[in-house]
Amino acid sequence: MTLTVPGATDAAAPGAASAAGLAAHQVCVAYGGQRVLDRVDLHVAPGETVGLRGPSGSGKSTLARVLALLHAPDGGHVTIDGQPLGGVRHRLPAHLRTRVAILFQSPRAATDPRLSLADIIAEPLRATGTSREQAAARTAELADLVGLTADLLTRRPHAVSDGQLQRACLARALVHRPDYLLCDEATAMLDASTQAHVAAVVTDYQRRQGAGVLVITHDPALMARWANRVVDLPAA
Ligand SMILES: Nc1ncnc2c1ncn2[C@@H]1O[C@H](COP(=O)(O)OP(=O)(O)OP(=O)(O)O)[C@@H](O)[C@H]1O
Repeated sequence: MTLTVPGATDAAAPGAASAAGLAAHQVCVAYGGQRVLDRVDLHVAPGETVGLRGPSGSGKSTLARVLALLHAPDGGHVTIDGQPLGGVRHRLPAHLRTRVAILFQSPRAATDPRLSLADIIAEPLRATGTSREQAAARTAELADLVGLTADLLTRRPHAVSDGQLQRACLARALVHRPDYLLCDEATAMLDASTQAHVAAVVTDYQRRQGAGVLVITHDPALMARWANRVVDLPAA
């Protein structure tokens, strides 16, 4: 079912503050005095796929970064299962920040060119103190899931295609088994077959894990196929 919600408020956001899900409450963000998000509510329940759309510059990526706990809002807050999260990135405890992962449009902008694909996938595990053996096992498992061969895992970003690098980014996003996965135009740069494969891996993961997914895309066909409901952000 697709529900179009005019304005900046997610009409499906449950009233109960303790409701299960990842939620933005009255989120405001400004860059240099220019307001991009103005009291935005958005709720992603476990297992559902919410589409987020809006004109270019309306703040979709900004909202995704706030929900991914990468950008502190100037007003409002984010909750997971009703728990307000104070702080972003490494100021949050690992058990909270690893519950949300994000996949960006450009894998090249999101990866360190000096690392092999195997090290890119294992990066978040090193940050949480996982042993080298466990990290290697998890990397191999995820490489298999996203369709990366052992040969590709030894290469660095300059020696693989955008599609292969995005598969590594997807594996990295899933490495901590997040409860919420945010896909910000994550398949826009990919050819049709890689796009379909990435979407299938995400959908299969979602089904097994009961994860909530937020999809940002300008592609109406992909939105209709993927999202259970759609929230519209108005122009900033
Ligand atoms: N770090 C930043 N510093 C200053 N302005 C920024 C920054 N990030 C985004 N903006 C501005 O904020 C506005 C919203 O950007 P954002 O990328 O969130 O929009 P969007 O809806 O995702 O756009 P698109 O659909 O084109 O990707 C834009 O005007 C953008 O130029």
